[in-house]
Amino acid sequence: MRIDVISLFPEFVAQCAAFGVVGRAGERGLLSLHGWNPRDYAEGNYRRVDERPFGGGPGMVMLIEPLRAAIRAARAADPAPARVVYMSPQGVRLDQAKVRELAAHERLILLCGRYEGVDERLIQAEVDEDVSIGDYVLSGGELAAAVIVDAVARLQDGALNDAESAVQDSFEDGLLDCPHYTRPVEHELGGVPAVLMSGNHAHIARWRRQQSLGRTWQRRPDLLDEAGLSKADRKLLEAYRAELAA
Ligand SMILES: NC(=O)c1ccc(NCc2ccccc2N2CCOCC2)nc1
Repeated sequence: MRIDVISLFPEFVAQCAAFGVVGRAGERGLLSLHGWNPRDYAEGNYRRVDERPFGGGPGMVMLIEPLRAAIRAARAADPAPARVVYMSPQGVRLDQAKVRELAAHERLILLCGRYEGVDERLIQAEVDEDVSIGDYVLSGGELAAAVIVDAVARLQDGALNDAESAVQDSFEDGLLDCPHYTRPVEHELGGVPAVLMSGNHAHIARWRRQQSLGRTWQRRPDLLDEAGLSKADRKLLEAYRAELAA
């Protein structure tokens, strides 16, 4: 998968992709990341990339032409068609389903706005979809782009080893994760649930599932509805709630 990032700070996103699983995906050739700075395509001796907004008001708006030239350069760098995604608070909310959808493209071009955003005509002409990583305001789209790079990199075939993909799957089953413990067994902060020391893998799997169900019910009941619970799941959750009520 190839990702091109259009940003006034392209090294920002490159750095986020230099570590861990994402860095390894890059080394394995599973993901290639390229940055394009609109300032390199800005005309005039001030190389302007922004201008005051028509209609007045605070802040500046990013100009059409430097962005358009940077997007064109990114498109031209590889023959494969690219999906252009604008990182914006007005976008469709990113979730794992959307991550999977984005990860299926051969190429993504991520457009990162700064200032107050981008001239609407550029968005209408070049952007395929707006994506938001959540309902909050950031100083630029770069952090949102880095989130997408990380999430889609993990889904590239070969990016994760067996343990890592098991963890990924546990999050993708639509429930919150169960609690985790490691040594020491006894600690001033407390002990470890006995079932985890029992060596009974069926009991351990059941306890972990019950914890995931219980925590999801407590913290994110909205996720429960679409998690598609089995009858066994419902029984486990009932027992969890009964234990809490006791
Ligand atoms: N939730 C998100 O995915 C998200 C994404 C980007 C982003 N900021 C860049 C930006 C992009 C587009 C429009 C405005 C802006 N902003 C520029 C700075 O001022 C605020 C508005 N913020 C949050």
